[in-house]
Amino acid sequence: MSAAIELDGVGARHGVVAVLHEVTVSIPRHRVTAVTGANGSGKSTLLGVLAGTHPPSSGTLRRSHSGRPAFVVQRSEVADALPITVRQTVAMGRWAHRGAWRRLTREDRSIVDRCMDRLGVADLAARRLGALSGGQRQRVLLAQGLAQQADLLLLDEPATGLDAESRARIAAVLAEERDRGTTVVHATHDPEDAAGADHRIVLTDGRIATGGRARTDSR
Ligand SMILES: Nc1ncnc2c1ncn2[C@@H]1O[C@H](COP(=O)(O)OP(=O)(O)OP(=O)(O)O)[C@@H](O)[C@H]1O
Repeated sequence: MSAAIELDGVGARHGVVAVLHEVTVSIPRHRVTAVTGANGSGKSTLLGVLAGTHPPSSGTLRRSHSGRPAFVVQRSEVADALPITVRQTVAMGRWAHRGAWRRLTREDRSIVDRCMDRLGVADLAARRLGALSGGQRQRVLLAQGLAQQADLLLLDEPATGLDAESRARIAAVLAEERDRGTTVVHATHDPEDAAGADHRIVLTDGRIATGGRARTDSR
């Protein structure tokens, strides 16, 4: 199985604090990988490194995917007061293809509609993002990530705090993306979500768990 991204001895810091230490791991292409670990173990930081938004402080990273990854952050990082609708939020996922503020093509609009449908938020299309429940907003952000149609989809706890039906829907959508040839990496606290992934990475205090190199686990 070829790797979408290979990390070798990667470290990362937040300011003076070292958060990831000597992380050596492969992210398999066209698979769903779950990143698990306790609060503060470095899951979000690792996703930022994979996304290219958080530069490593040491080590090397090799990528085989093309284009920019889609990175869906935790909903708490998105301002409540953004004066945009659900449809506009999902449509921003097309900016990578069209540029900001350009008119969307018919194809873009149909991708946006399809992504809203897949996440069950089409009924909310005209609502303000800031007027949604946390769980609804989380699904809208995932729809925006899908609309990017990236080779690599990175998600920071996409199902945390959602009800069982929404969690099942998200797991199904991630599997569909994988089947279309997307490499998916998601951080999760939920053992069931992690068990459903093709491949797991366990972080403990910023290291791959149990102190070994690349102690990961695939089905
Ligand atoms: N902006 C920041 N500035 C300083 N330290 C930070 C910053 N962001 C995270 N950290 C620290 O880095 C460590 C790893 O944080 P990270 O958010 O990557 O963990 P996590 O596993 O995603 O946690 P959680 O499960 O709580 O989301 C923590 O000790 C955290 O306090």
